[in-house]
Amino acid sequence: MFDAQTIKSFKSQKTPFYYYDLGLLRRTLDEIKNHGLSKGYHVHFAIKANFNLPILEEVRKAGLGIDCVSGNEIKRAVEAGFTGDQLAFAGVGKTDEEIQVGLDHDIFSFNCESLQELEILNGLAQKSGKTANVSIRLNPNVEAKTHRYITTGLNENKFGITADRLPKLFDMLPGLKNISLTGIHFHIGSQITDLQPFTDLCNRVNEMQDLFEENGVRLDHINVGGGYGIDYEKVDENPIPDFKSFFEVFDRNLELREGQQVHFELGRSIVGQCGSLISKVLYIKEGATTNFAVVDAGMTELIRPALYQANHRVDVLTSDKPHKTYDVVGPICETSDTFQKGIQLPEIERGDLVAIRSAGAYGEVMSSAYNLRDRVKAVYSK
Ligand SMILES: Cc1ncc(COP(=O)(O)O)c(C=O)c1O
Ligand SMILES: N[C@@H](CCCC[NH3+])C(=O)O
Repeated sequence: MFDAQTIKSFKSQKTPFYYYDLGLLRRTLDEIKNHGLSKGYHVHFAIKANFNLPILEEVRKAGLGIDCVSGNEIKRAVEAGFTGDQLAFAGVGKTDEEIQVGLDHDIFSFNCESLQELEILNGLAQKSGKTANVSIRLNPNVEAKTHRYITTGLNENKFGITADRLPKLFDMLPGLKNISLTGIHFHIGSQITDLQPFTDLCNRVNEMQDLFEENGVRLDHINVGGGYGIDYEKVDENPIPDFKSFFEVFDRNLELREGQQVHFELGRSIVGQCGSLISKVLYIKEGATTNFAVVDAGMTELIRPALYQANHRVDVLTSDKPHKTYDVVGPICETSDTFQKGIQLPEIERGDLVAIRSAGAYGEVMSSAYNLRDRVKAVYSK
């Protein structure tokens, strides 16, 4: 939780706002350095999880690269001081203009998601007089055991190419003169807390690697994506994911070739726990079946509960009275604008502050102007 000084500083800020604990972010990055980078693994931060410059500055200083999913994300990464050789670019719907941004910055890898995209990229690279480095994203049909909206590696999902397309890929490759196929890419989903799906993924990677070699393609790198989850229930007890166990799955299970690089694209596990959405209680309303605490943040600032039934802890920062039961809801005209239902909290009144925790990833970046709301602000610790 937050110390008294920090809570005091919150009182002078206009709510709602995102608060980022950069100290926790640095400690999280240190764990990645100790257990991942130190083994020679390459880790990219999935900028889609949080694109704020002070966050990117810490990520850059720690020696990570960036995984992008739009031309604007590439531009933001460059603005934050990253160079093209540190950038990968995934996404099923890259526009020609976005591909051109990647080509202009000579990015490390286009993570291509379809055979048609390969042809388009080849044509654009030819026009620019360049050879594009490509990792082909493969859909491994691995069950990630997470919410179905954030599962990406099943054949029914739109991401990557399925194994039955590979003969066509191998036929096409010799004709794609402006493409260098340097790697294979996977990403099976997000908020994965059970390590078994990552073991299953490694087994698929090994099979795919054999298949590519049988077809004369030697791979310089394997990109296993991101997806490692965080503890939304116990953020204070468990602020940093167990990266040691995570990376060990890959140490144990990947069958690497001499000199081959392994790349990761982690988003939530890096930045999730360091962010909280701080909000003020506007009204306490006694309903027929419950008490509603209406706060000034809503699904416009944090959409995850409405979108995925996600559980974000709500902590009261300015009351230690005996507990009462509340539904904590936002001001937006949608029933799904609810952060928590039927939770026990210290009795609160108008003006009290609450922190909606574990909101550093896919929080501020997914905010919207629905109901013509003001854009939410960010505040950073030292
Ligand atoms: C291609 C790709 N890589 C990496 C990530 C980052 O995922 P996570 O934040 O779960 O680590 C995502 C998002 O799920 C993604 O789509
Ligand atoms: N936006 C999602 C995760 C999807 C990540 C991108 N593939 C979340 O809030 O959990």
